[in-house]
Amino acid sequence: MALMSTCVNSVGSIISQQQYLHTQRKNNSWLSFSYTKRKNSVIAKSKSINSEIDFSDPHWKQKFQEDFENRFNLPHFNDVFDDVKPIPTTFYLQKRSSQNGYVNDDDRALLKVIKYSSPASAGAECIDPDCSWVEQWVHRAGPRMQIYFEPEKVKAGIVTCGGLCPGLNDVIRQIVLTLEVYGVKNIIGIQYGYRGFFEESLPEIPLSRQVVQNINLAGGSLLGVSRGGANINEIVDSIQARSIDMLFILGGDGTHAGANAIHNECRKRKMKVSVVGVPKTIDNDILLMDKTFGFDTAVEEAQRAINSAYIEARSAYHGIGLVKLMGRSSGFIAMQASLASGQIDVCLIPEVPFKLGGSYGVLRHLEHLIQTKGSAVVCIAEGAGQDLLEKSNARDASGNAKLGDIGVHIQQQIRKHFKEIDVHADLKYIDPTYMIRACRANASDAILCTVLGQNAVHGAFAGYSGITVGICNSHYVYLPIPEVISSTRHVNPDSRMWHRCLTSTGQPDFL
Ligand SMILES: Nc1ncnc2c1ncn2[C@@H]1O[C@H](COP(=O)(O)OP(=O)(O)O)[C@@H](O)[C@H]1O
Ligand SMILES: O=P(O)(O)OC[C@H]1O[C@](O)(COP(=O)(O)O)[C@@H](O)[C@@H]1O
Ligand SMILES: [Mg+2]
Repeated sequence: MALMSTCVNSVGSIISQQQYLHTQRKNNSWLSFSYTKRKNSVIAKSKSINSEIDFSDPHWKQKFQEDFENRFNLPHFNDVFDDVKPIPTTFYLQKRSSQNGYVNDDDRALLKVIKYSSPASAGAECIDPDCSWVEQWVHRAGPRMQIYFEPEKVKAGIVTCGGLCPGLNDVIRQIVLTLEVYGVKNIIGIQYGYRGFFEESLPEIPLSRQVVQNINLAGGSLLGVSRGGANINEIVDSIQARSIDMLFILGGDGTHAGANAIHNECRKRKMKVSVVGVPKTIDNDILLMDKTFGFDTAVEEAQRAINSAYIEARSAYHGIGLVKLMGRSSGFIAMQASLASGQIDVCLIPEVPFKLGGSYGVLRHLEHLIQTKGSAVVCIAEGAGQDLLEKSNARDASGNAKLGDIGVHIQQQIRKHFKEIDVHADLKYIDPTYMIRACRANASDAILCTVLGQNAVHGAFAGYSGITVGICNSHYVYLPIPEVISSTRHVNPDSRMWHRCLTSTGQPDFL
């Protein structure tokens, strides 16, 4: 179905689609919907409302506005404080005299537009059987001409939470450098994640350009990381006692849930604190983002392990290489590393169930590979095949499920199987787990970290709080935290990327 040439607006008049979209964009509304043309009128259908929308119906309009209009709105000081007045920015661009280079609060980046050729290709994207088009708009990140803090009075804090991730130091460094360019002099680091807020043995670390100058040359986090210990009231008490005005929180989904709770508590206490998250996770399991920083580096490092497994397998008589990679509930690292290396015969991820035994199981396929190719390489994500292991309710300090070791299990099963069928197999098991995240960021991640770190500071100065920064559809954007943590991002087994991976490995369906 072709795109509509006309639309019916809320008062029922026919307008051109261009006019219509222009108005909606200006009003920051209509963020995600599909059009369909029926009986000479245009009807929009919203995925989350799950009902048809007639633009001339005021009741519907209100519902739609509630659901969509505010969806990607960013919490701002102006929403709650009457006495906040912006001042001209102290962040100067090369072209001082023009507005060029600064971002307006009304600027939006296109998160996604897909024009589907048929309802079938739209799949889960649209609920409308005639759906052809989905679009979403989000706030552009970057420096504003007006700022909401006087830099010389600002105290800024940085904290890194969760597990390690390549690039943490790059982000810390960029936050500090950018704050200093604005004119901020009081910058501190909170040690070892959220627990640094209330453990007396962990003093805050003063940060400056001099302190952070070379920290990007090493992996890890200058400030240290930790799991658990997120008592929101105690953290906000500590923020208040330390007189922190801006808090930059680097971490994954758990950390962002904490950041959002801190933001809400600050709002409740009428504290003018800007809380800005920077999503960190090698698992790449944060919604909406093209990727999170550290993921590329982790994939690159994972490839080294795969390459070693491949060489071992190829050099041995009936060699089998087995590599276990991180990925608690999302198989992005395993999928991308398999795609990148081109050396994987079997890629197993948490999102796609599989059987080990039986005619269609992994073990039978390995037998076939040994017979036909002489060797095989398997890449498995740590969260894959958990249903094959003994059930456990164990949790880590943050409440994340502690997984059974599928790598060791599959290693034992392969050995057992080849012994049982009396075929020689030389299995080499590589578990590079912590090696892929303790390293320094590669070039592409270092650039991503630079932009994200700088944008985090611009977002705080712009008066936003409860937001996070990201790269979406190749644009740098700000998103409200609840939108990115509403669920975990997973590999879609029906996606083109997973199918590409299957094409590359040549593996069958193991069920
Ligand atoms: N739902 C939540 N609300 C508040 N804090 C949370 C929540 N989930 C996790 N946290 C805290 O966030 C920090 C990091 O969480 P964790 O799950 O370990 O890592 P990540 O942020 O990488 O997902 C921990 O200190 C943890 O206690
Ligand atoms: O041993 P740790 O520190 O708990 O980390 C293990 C976990 O860290 C990760 O690499 C990333 O998890 P986070 O994003 O929660 O830091 C997971 O894939 C893995 O399960
Ligand atoms: Mg997490």
